[in-house]
Amino acid sequence: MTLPDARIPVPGYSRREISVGIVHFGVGGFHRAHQAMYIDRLLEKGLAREWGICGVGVMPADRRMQEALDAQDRLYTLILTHPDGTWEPRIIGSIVDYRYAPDDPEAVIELLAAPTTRIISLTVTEGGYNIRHDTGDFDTDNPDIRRDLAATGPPATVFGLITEALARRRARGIPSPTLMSCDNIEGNGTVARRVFTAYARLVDPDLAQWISDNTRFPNSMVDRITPVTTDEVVAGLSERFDIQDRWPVAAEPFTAWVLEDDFADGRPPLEEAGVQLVDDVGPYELMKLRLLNVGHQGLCYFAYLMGYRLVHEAAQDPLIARFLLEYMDTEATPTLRPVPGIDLDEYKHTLIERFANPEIRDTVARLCAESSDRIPKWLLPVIRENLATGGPVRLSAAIVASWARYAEGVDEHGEPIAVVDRLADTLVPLARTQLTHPSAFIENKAVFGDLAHDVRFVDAYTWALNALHSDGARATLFELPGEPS
Ligand SMILES: NC(=O)c1ccc[n+]([C@@H]2O[C@H](COP(=O)([O-])OP(=O)(O)OC[C@H]3O[C@@H](n4cnc5c(N)ncnc54)[C@H](O)[C@@H]3O)[C@@H](O)[C@H]2O)c1
Ligand SMILES: O=P(O)(O)OC[C@@H](O)[C@@H](O)[C@H](O)[C@H](O)CO
Repeated sequence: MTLPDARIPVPGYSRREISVGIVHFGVGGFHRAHQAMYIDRLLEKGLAREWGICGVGVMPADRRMQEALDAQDRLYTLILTHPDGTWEPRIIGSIVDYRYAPDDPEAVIELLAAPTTRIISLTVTEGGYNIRHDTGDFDTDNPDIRRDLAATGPPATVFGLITEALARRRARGIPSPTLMSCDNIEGNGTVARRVFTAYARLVDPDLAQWISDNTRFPNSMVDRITPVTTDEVVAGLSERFDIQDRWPVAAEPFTAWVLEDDFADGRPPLEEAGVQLVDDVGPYELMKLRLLNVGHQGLCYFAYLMGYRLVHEAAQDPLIARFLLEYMDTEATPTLRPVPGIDLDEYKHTLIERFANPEIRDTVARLCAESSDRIPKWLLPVIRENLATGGPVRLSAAIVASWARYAEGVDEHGEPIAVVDRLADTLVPLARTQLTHPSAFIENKAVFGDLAHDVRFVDAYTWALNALHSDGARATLFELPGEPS
């Protein structure tokens, strides 16, 4: 990385004096735009010097992150991209170390077991929690998990690595750290507690009990739209600011982190960096997941089928914006709880503005990826709640139908769609049978449970799917809001 010119803020603190207190799994775009930025803010204020971050990668793709960060002393540029075209870069210094776990799993376990590591945090995506959608249980059929449980070699998954470290801490009388999930999952801390204790139970029930008694798993709501870094961002940074950065990250200016104040062995003074520490994150999480994240899913399949490839262009389409606001008002909002300090109407309109920010250049493809991890965790709970209370499901069912239509893998012009989903081999063939068997997709119990047995849902879903097939995405959106025709 070349040193930036004097206009660019760089760490004003001495990074050599920062020790690792947080070990983070899943150093991707979001972690670098969010948690690492908050810690950097604290360090800049002269605080949290024992809370530096060591990133850990366990997936093959993380090798590239290790190489990029190692080549530039783990510094990188965070660029906030404002709607007026202004880019606001800052060099972030809070990641002081990075380990690619397959290179030396033992060293990673010892780092996790060290008394100085007091928080282990995660942004390992929704799929990283290894949950079966049909039962909600920890998925012991996953071959990686089976391999770690068989213990024929060193652990390779987050579950194997962290559990072994917790076992060593217990044996050595070292307090448990906090396991802090920052993924977009409802009750992310509660879910993390469930899956990590489920894994530990399979290894050693006494250890599972120790984890259950000692480890804290705070829930959180995390928010900052962070697209995948493109070559244009790398080149733009070089042209505008003369910074050569192998892997910068660009994100929207908006950021939020609401965090349950429940830590096992201390925490950085995050409130000094703008984090909202609360007793109950639930209302904030529901608001964000059911409005923003479902909003993204409500946008992406229709948008793709209509020919949009960039999120801001789709969000500027009045038909799409109307559909999203209508879904938020009539189907999502009734399932929310009062959110202290938030004006929900304003929040919803701000969301449309955030989606429409032309400088984010988020891709529709990013939002369409791994739908089978997202729809069951974010949208299906809204549908089930509305079915149980007699609430409307027409627009939610249309979002599911738009996913099913997208999963056919062919767009409205007959062009192929690359469906990126770990269940693609199951879902694409199923979707392709739905012209003759309209409920084929939602009969997949592993994803939808018994939803295909609910007549009200199936009617709404079938209407939308038929409309998508016969009239196309734009005409379906035109027809949708309001009462069924
Ligand atoms: N990008 C955003 O706008 C955003 C905003 C809020 C929250 N988040 C949360 O952060 C997560 C990551 O988003 P991102 O944009 O950083 O994605 P990314 O693809 O840039 O990074 C994901 C990281 O998770 C790792 N990972 C994936 N599956 C894993 C597994 N099974 N075990 C261990 N590591 C695994 C990847 O190797 C990578 O390091 C999201 O899934 C979401 O839950 C993202
Ligand atoms: O990253 P995911 O898979 O959880 O979800 C895709 C997007 O909805 C998400 O990344 C949002 O951009 C983010 O949650 C905004 O805070």
